This record gives sequence, C-alpha cells and structure tokens, in this order.
Amino acid sequence: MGTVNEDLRRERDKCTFDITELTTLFDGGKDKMLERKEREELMVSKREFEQGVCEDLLSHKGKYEECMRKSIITFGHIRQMQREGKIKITDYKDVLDCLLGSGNTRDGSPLALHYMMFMPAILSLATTEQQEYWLSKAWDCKIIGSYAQTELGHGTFIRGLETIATYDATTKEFVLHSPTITSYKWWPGGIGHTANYSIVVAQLYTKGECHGIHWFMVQVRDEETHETLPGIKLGDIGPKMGLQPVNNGFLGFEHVRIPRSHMLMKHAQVLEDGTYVKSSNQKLLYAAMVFVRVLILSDMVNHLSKAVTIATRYSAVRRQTPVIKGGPELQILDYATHQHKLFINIASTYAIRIVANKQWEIYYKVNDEVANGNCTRLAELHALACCLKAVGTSDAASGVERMRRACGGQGYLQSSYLPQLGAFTAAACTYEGDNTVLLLQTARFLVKTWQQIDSSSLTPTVSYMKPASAARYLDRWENSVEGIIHGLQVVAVKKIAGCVTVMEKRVQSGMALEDAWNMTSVQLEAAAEAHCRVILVTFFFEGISEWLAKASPPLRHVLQLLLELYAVYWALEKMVDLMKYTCISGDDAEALQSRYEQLLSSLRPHAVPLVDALGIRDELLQSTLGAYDGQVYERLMQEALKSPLNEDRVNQTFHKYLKPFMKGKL
Ligand SMILES: CCC/C=C/C(=O)SCCNC(=O)CCNC(=O)[C@H](O)C(C)(C)COP(=O)([O-])OP(=O)([O-])OC[C@H]1O[C@@H](n2cnc3c(N)ncnc32)[C@H](O)[C@@H]1OP(=O)([O-])[O-]
Ligand SMILES: Cc1cc2nc3c(=O)[nH]c(=O)nc-3n(C[C@H](O)[C@H](O)[C@H](O)COP(=O)(O)OP(=O)(O)OC[C@H]3O[C@@H](n4cnc5c(N)ncnc54)[C@H](O)[C@@H]3O)c2cc1C
Repeated sequence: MGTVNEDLRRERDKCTFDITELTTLFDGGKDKMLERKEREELMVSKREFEQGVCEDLLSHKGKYEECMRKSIITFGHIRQMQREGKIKITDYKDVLDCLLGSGNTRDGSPLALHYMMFMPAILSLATTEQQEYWLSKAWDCKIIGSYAQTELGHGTFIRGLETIATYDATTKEFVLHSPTITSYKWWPGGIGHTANYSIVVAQLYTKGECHGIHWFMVQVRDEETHETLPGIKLGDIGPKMGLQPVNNGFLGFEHVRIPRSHMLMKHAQVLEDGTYVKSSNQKLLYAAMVFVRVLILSDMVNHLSKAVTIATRYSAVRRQTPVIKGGPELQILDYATHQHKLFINIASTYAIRIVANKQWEIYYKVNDEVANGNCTRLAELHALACCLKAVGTSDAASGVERMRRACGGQGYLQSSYLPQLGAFTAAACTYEGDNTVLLLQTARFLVKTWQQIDSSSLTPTVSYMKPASAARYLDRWENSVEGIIHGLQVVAVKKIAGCVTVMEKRVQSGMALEDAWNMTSVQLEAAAEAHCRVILVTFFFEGISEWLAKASPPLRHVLQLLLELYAVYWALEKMVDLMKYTCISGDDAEALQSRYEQLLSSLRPHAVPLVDALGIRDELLQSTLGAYDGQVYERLMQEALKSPLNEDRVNQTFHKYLKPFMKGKL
C-alpha cells in the first residue's frame, strides 16, 4: 500500500537486534529460510493467485470452488518440486511444513487431508509393496485421498466403530458395510466432493471372528468421471464454524467389495485363506494418529504466528485514550494489560516452534527404534504426542482468541483474519483426538510410570519424576527459570502421586478401578497438563539455550527475556499449585509478579521486531490489521467497500419489508 505507518516505522527504527538473524533461527537455519522464501515468492508470484473473489464473501459452495482453484496452485507447485526432485517423500515433514506454512486459501483447503492424513496413513500402515503402489499415485496426485475413521456414533472410542469389513475367502475380497446410521463415516476431510479414494477404518471379520479395527484402501469415486461408485453413499456435511472448503463429509457402504490387497497390512495381515496374523504390537496400528498429532503442534505455530503478528502490529498503530489530560493518545501497545495479552503469546509462538522441533526429533528417533523392533519408547511417544497436541492446541486457541480481543471490534471482522485463525485452532482442539481424551491418555501413562518408579528406569521425558519426588527437591525455591522448572516438576509429580493415592483409596473402599479412574479424572487431566507444562518450559529452555549459543549479544538479550517471560508467566498462572506443593513463599510470589511486570516493560521495545522476525508475508497473512505497512484504516475501508451489500444504494428489502413495516402495513 506504500508508505509505512509512522508508529510502526518508529518501532522498527528502535530495533536492537538483527531481525534476519532471528528469522534464520526460527526457520531452522539459513538454507531453510531461503528455501521457504523462495517457495513463497514463487507461489505468490503466480498470476492466478491474485485473481478471484474474496473468499469471505462467498457461499459454502462458492468457498469450496474458489479454494479448490487456489489449492491447485499450491499443490501443483508442491508436485512440481517433487517432480524436480527438490522434495522427497522421505522428507515428508518438510512437505507438510511447506504446505501448512504457505497455503494460499483463507479458510483451509479441500486437498489438505490428502497430504495431512491420507499419505501419512499409507506411510504408517501400508507394506513396502503397498506403499510403492499407492504412494506413487498419491504423491503425484493421480489419486486424491481422504481418511475416514470417525463415525456419526463414535469419534473418541474407536474400538466401538461399527463399519464392518468381512473377508470372503472364496473371492479373496473384503465386503465393507455400514449396518446402522451411526456407522456412517462423518467428518472425513475431502470426502464430500474431492477425494476418489479413502482410507477407511472398519471392524475386521474373518472366519467368523472379529479382530477389531483395521485400515483399508477404498475407491469411492470413478477415476475418470468422479461419479460415486456403486454401493457408496457420500456427501458434504454442511457449513461449520470454519474450515468451510475442507469438504468434510459423510460416507457409507452397502456391501462394497474391495480386493484383499486393499487392507493396509504393514502390522497385521489377512492371508488368502482368511487366516488372521496379528501385529507384533497392536499399538502400532494407531501409528498414523501419532504422526498427525505431532504434526498438529507444528501447525499451531503457523496459526499463532499469524495471530500475534496481526495483533502486535495493529497494537502499535492503534491509539486510544491520552494518559495525561491533553496529551497524545497512547499506542495501545503501551498499556501493561495489553502487553500482558500479547507478549505471552509471542513467547508461546517461539516456545511451540522449539518444542515442536524437539518433538519431531523424538518422533523420528522412536520410529527408527520401532522399525528395528524396539518398542520401548512407543508408550512415551504416544503420551508425549497426546499431551503436546492437547495443550499446544488449547494454548494456541486461547492465544488466538486473546489476540482477537486485543484488536477490539476490528478483530471480529473476517477481514482481520483473526476469526478464521480462531476457527482453525478451535477445530484442532477436537480433531485427531479431543483434548480431554488425549490428556487422559497421557495421565494413564504417567500413573503407570509413577506406580513403577522404584522398579524400572524412566524414559527421558519423565526422567524428572524421580529426582522431583525426592525430599531435597521440596525444601528449596529459587526465582529463576531453572527454579521455576524445578517447581513445575514438583507440582506435576505431586499431582500424579496424589491421583494414584486417591484412586487407591477409592478402590480400597470397594469402588471398581474404572469408576475410581472416572471419579478422579478431573485431577488426572490436570496432572497430565502439569506434566505437559514441565515439558513445554523445559524444551523451550533447552532449545533457547541452543539458540543463545549461536546468537549475537543483542539478540541473546531479547531471547533471554522471552524465555524468562514464558517461565514466569506460567509460574504465576500455576501459583496456587506452587503454593500447595512447593515451598515458594508469599514474598517469592510477589517478587515473581514484580519481575513479570518488569519483563513486560523490557520486552515492549522488541514487540514489533519479534513478530516481524516470524517472517510472514502480507499475501499469506491476508489481514487488514496485520500488514507490514500498518495502513490498517485504509485497508479496513477498502475491504468494507467490497461488501456485496454496498452494491445497491437502496437495498430491495427496504421496499419489500422495511418501508411497509415502518408504515404499519406489515
Ligand atoms: C488434519 C487433521 C484432520 C483430522 C483428522 C481426524 O480427526 S482423524 C480421526 C482421529 N481420531 C482420533 O484421534 C480418535 C481418538 N481416540 C483414540 O485415539 C483412541 O480411542 C484412544 C487412544 C482414546 C483409546 O483407544 P483404545 O480404547 O484402543 O485404547 P486404551 O485407552 O484402552 O489403551 C490401550 C493401549 O493402547 C495405547 N495407545 C492408544 N493409542 C496409542 C497410540 N496412538 N500409540 C501407541 N499406543 C497407544 C494406550 O496407551 C494403552 O496402552 P496400555 O496402557 O494398555 O499399555
Ligand atoms: C474440523 C474437523 C475435522 C475432522 N476431520 C476428520 C477426518 O478427516 N477424519 C476423521 O475420521 N475424523 C475427523 N474429524 C473427527 C474428529 O476426529 C472427532 O470429532 C474427534 O475425534 C472427537 O470425536 P467426537 O466428535 O465423536 O466427540 P466425542 O467422542 O463424542 O466427544 C464429546 C465430548 O465427550 C468427551 N468424552 C468422550 N469420551 C470421553 C472419555 N472416554 N473420557 C472423558 N471424556 C470423554 C470429550 O472430551 C468431548 O468433550 C474431524 C473433526 C473436526 C471438528
């Protein structure tokens, strides 16, 4: 739009560190940063990118169609890079980073599930031969896939899914059937009108016996005409809170036959004669879900980065109320309450990026071990992925909502892009496992760990539990990042131990273990969250320490402030627990509060540079409030004028309804 808003310019003039240096760290190195920039440049320079209408103004159907058009540009680009050998299926995480970070639609893509779930599920669940066949087609987008697990009747309790796959040894086929309305698949992304294949989760029956849920490749539409195949019933499930173009749909089967080779048989097999060969470890069947939960944490960085960029830049431009009578109105960024809303979310963005990267490292390490037959850390990885998905999406969703409110009324406008970010993060709290349910999975692991603490060695992410339960840990408190980590560790351990004691008492008093678990589950959920807070602050601390070793002194100072703010914020948030379980005193707590307020002031001059360093281009930010030049008022007016309601000076409803009503004729 041209000139940069004066207030924003001043913020940038005061910057004390090299923004590119921080972007480089955030992106994971110079090469990765340049790669991202090059990719984005190519993407936005496509002429087709700029054409088209504003998605926000379209109908449900219109959004789908426009986003399909735009998605083909993004996905065509990814396919081109793959054909040129620039990205490989072995770097699948990079493919997804590229896709998630640089999407050009406002509200999601009908093709997202193809990359985010269909291909990962093939990678996790298909044999080498099956992968060779299906992946090459999927990778080249010769086929487009969905992932159909959830049913109308069951989302969480997947062992209760009702879709049936019965093996017929005479024809060497599976027969898929949806026996009830509740057995209809409900929610799969892209299944409505986009995908022609889907991975379907169904109860496997062979030789008259049920072997539980298994994964099948099913063709649902003709590859040429895209007509639904016989016996398949599918459609879109209608408008949602957000993610309209994702094309979530329903899917049912009437005795649909698929070849035996279409069962994904990496872990369990059905032989030609119908003999069932069990997986060496039944939990490996759930592998695809672990991958996607790990991926979701990375995705939260994209959404939160956008939200904090929008809100921080807007807060530098927006002025409201003079603090001294007759004086200038203050930039809202100067209000401490406003800094309290913003800065923790800027810190969270950096924290989640670092933690997500660390989680990927653990994921790949454990996966390598599993591939070599060592499943020792599988339970730990599952527990880690569950709690980080739950707490990461929940922090991102509340962070985005806080950023929306930080922008006052303008944040409620679709043109700000904050409502869409809110819908993305809200959905993530539910999909791939509802957050409560996932925290209870982590709690299950923590309880078991606690019960075996004296008899077995602890895996790395819970190794703090032993020292944190020792008496010497309890009688010291230190107001430092390390001190806060120790305190949070004690809280987590005490909470887990407390849950175990309460459950044991309930069982001793005659309650069934399942009922005792259910009755204690509010505490169990909180214990899992407390454990996750330990992981988040610890990983952030370790990751920032690595960054500090590479950073120049001015940047080092800002990174230290960011880490400390994150730790102190969570210590204050969890003060009741710290007071209950550690020896923190009232004076320590007051000193922490005072330090927090100092940290807000110290970070104030760095706020705009810290979000600039996230490196989001205007074309991808797509916000009237967050553009780099800060010309918010011009953009808001420009977008308002595009409203279709402004096409007529007098809307037809005036003559039809309003005038007769005002004249008392209606
Ligand atoms: C882009 C995104 C779009 C969205 C897509 C979707 O939403 S798609 C739809 C996404 N839908 C969902 O995400 C649905 C959410 N629901 C679920 O994932 C499952 O129903 C469940 C995990 C909640 C319970 O399952 P259950 O009743 O079968 O299990 P149980 O509790 O009886 O525990 C049995 C044992 O298995 C262990 N274990 C479990 N999972 C894993 C794992 N992944 N790995 C390793 N281990 C795992 C567990 O720890 C326990 O071990 P223990 O203690 O015996 O040694
Ligand atoms: C935008 C979006 C996209 C999706 N995409 C897909 C997709 O592509 N493919 C697919 O298969 N699915 C998809 N889903 C479905 C998603 O995975 C499920 O919605 C999710 O797993 C939760 O299941 P549910 O909706 O049946 O909720 P329910 O399981 O009915 O949960 C309802 C409430 O009950 C609580 N609850 C349930 N069980 C327990 C328990 N054991 N203990 C304590 N509390 C419990 C939950 O915490 C929750 O608050 C998508 C969902 C959304 C919103």
